[in-house]
Amino acid sequence: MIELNSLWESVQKEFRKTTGSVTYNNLIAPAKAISLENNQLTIELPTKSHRDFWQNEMTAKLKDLLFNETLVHIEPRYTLERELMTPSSPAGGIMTKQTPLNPEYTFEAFVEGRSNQMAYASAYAASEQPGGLYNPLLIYGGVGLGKTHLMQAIANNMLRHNPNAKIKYVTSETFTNDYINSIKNNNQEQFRREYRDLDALLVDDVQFFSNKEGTQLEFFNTFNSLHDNNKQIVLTADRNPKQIPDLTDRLVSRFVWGVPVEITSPDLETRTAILRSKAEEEQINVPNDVLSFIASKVDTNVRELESALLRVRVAAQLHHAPITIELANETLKGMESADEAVISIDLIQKKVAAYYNIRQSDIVGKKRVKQIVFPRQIAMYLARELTESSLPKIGKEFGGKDHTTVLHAIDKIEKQLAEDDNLQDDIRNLRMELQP
Ligand SMILES: Nc1ncnc2c1ncn2[C@@H]1O[C@H](COP(=O)(O)OP(=O)(O)OP(=O)(O)O)[C@@H](O)[C@H]1O
Repeated sequence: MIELNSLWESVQKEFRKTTGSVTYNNLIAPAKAISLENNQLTIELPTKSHRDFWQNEMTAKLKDLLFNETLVHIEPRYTLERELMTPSSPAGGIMTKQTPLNPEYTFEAFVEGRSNQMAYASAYAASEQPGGLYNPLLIYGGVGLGKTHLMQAIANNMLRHNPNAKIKYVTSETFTNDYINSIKNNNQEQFRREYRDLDALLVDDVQFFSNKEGTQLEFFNTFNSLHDNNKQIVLTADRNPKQIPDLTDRLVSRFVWGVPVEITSPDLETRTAILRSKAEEEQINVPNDVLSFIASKVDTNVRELESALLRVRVAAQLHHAPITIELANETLKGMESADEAVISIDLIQKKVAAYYNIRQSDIVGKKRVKQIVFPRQIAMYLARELTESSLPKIGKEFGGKDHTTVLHAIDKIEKQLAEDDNLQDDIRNLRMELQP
């Protein structure tokens, strides 16, 4: 009998060896094998572009690989996540396996710019002198800006200096699940050994500790034990820990003990440099004007930037056409109108902050001065208008505010809109930026 998980693991491993990291991370790794029945392997993919890519570029190679692994002819079938509608698996159950580090996440592969200079320098220093001045190191900022990359670069560099270093990389959700399971299975001793007998502990997305009191206490103790022994702790969060709701003060104070460093969205120059580095890494020849064009089109985050470059590349391959500005324009237009191109609250906050020349952290913060309160209310109003989010969800995304605060903001903007022409212009401009 063929075991699906190990078969898929071998297939992915083989692809990893033979493809560049951008293609692998963005187009191959997201594919999940979900069933193998009657010699038909069903593979779930997140978007239509992924499906096109797999259908056109991967099928022949995949069939060969499957045959080599099993000596049976297996037909792949591709399906989109939405088509399947499978419920996500419940948290808990077995102890989570250690998430492997991505060897491509190195300092060399990270492009420095104004938006990430501090974070880069601190991460590098922490990796050269673990447990030293930069301990704990907390990197915070919006989605897809390179926090995980830098965090894992620390681990990869530490391992380069000391291949026996004991390093654990987990998300805060994995930590939570492991902790809950250790209680259920009565093996807290083992849990503590696994999380404390380390040279470095890396925890991604600590904002998800919000609201989980028991886990916060356990993490507090884990943190102290590691820190007391000068072991390196690296954390990432999507915002300044002071703005994470329902996080105990003592944990917040630990998180900002060392050096909290922020990563912001890269400027045009850095975005172009990132694209150039990705294209070189992938060994694809993309003219400079096309790189600048893509960088000017995608100003949200680096993940989107990578995916835009890939779309252009895949389009060129599918149409056997050279990579030109016209092709990029066509391809990225499709991207904007695709149904997965939804407006996020994060994007609204960024655009509103830029429009009023304030920081996104002010929009989600607590300051009560007029220059900040007003844009914050506008951002809440737009979040309600342009996303499907509920009032409590909007409140949460704005630094954990109550839903009545959101309601009040929306009311206020609606009333003012009825009589204020300038505000009407501002809202129209912002809408155009968000829905070009
Ligand atoms: N400055 C950079 N240079 C090169 N690649 C980068 C840079 N910033 C981000 N990336 C790439 O962008 C992608 C997204 O980065 P990463 O996953 O580290 O973001 P993140 O901030 O952890 O996002 P999230 O909050 O969603 O987890 C990765 O493939 C990463 O390698």
